[in-house]
Amino acid sequence: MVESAVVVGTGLIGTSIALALRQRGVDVALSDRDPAALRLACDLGAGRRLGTGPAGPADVAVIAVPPSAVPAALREAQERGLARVYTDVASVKASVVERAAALGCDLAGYVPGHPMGGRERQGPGAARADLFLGRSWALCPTARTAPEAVKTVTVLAELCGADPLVVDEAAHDRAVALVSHAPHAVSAAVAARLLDGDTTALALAGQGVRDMTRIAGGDPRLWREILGHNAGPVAEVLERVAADLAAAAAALRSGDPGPVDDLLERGRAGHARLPGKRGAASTPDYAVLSVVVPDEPGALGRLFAAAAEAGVNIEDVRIDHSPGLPLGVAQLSVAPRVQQTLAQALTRGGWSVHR
Ligand SMILES: NC(=O)C1=CN([C@@H]2O[C@H](COP(=O)(O)OP(=O)(O)OC[C@H]3O[C@@H](n4cnc5c(N)ncnc54)[C@H](O)[C@@H]3O)[C@@H](O)[C@H]2O)C=CC1
Ligand SMILES: O=C(O)C(=O)Cc1ccc(O)cc1
Repeated sequence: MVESAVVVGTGLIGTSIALALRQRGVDVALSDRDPAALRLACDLGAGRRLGTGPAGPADVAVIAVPPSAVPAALREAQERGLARVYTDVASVKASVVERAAALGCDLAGYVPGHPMGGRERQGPGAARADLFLGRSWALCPTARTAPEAVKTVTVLAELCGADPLVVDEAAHDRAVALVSHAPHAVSAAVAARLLDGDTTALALAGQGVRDMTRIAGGDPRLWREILGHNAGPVAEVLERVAADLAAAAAALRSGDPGPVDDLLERGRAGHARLPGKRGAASTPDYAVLSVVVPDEPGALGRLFAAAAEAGVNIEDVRIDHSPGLPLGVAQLSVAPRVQQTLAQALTRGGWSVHR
């Protein structure tokens, strides 16, 4: 049912969708107003330029541009007749749908969507075909959306390895305020405090603060839009977080352990409610080897060369490095079946390897 697709906006999300579709044999045509983003997406094998190859409407067009650009891009795509069915990926839904309707977009063939996979990096260079594996993908059909269109976008989400979830747009916006947008603002607030830290404080930073502030590294222009388009629901969550923090701070000042205990217990219980296991089960199950790497030119090159010599493909790499320390830790993600081979080869080569 989805054999051809158009992706408008070849940034992180558009290119990741395109790569996933290409892996499933879908013909993908790409467009972006930024020629460099389009060229890189094509070079990565995400598809062909729109306007080359087979003509005629595709089965589906994905509008993968910033939220405020979606309504106009959707209308233009519909006017050009790029596809039979249209969807978008914007992180907010109600305001986007409202403006699309006001612009006169055809709502029958439009399924507002939002894949819940992402990264704190932008652009096609950060795209990954597996970005949506095991993730939810919200579909927010309006009263005017044709059921056939919903079926098509359901297939699109499944081709990307995601779990489609139909939810109305207001409920979607409230939900993502809680699980994505307010957490982003809180992460930014914690990260902003790091500007107060001296080099000693920053040298003591461990994995906890890195986990907590990872998403604060996202593009402020995009996040300004997302928070602004979902202002009411996000403000409501932030007010509750602020109240919890104010109560905890007051209790710490007065020496009353009750409110702090209460916050920590509720925090633990809230975290346990996240359906992490379901997602984890269907995301690629890579084994991770931690390798101590000296902070010197060429060290990483030697490590990758040693892996290549052992015939092992590194699926992902993450490097943790505390400023001021002469060492870092490279976390190498590899297929579980080659974990042992790589660990032995690196150990033989004198690397300090930890599982
Ligand atoms: N970054 C993330 O983790 C996630 C983002 N989203 C949503 O995905 C959408 C795209 O975000 P990213 O891919 O992260 O941003 P990005 O900045 O990586 O890519 C956006 C691309 O859209 C292009 N663009 C902008 N206006 C355009 C227009 N009118 N016509 C054609 N191309 C246009 C830009 O040149 C850029 O290449 C946003 O609506 C965002 O809310 C959804 C899930 C996760
Ligand atoms: O970086 C992450 O872990 C995310 O979960 C990113 C993300 C950002 C924006 C969205 O609308 C959806 C997901």
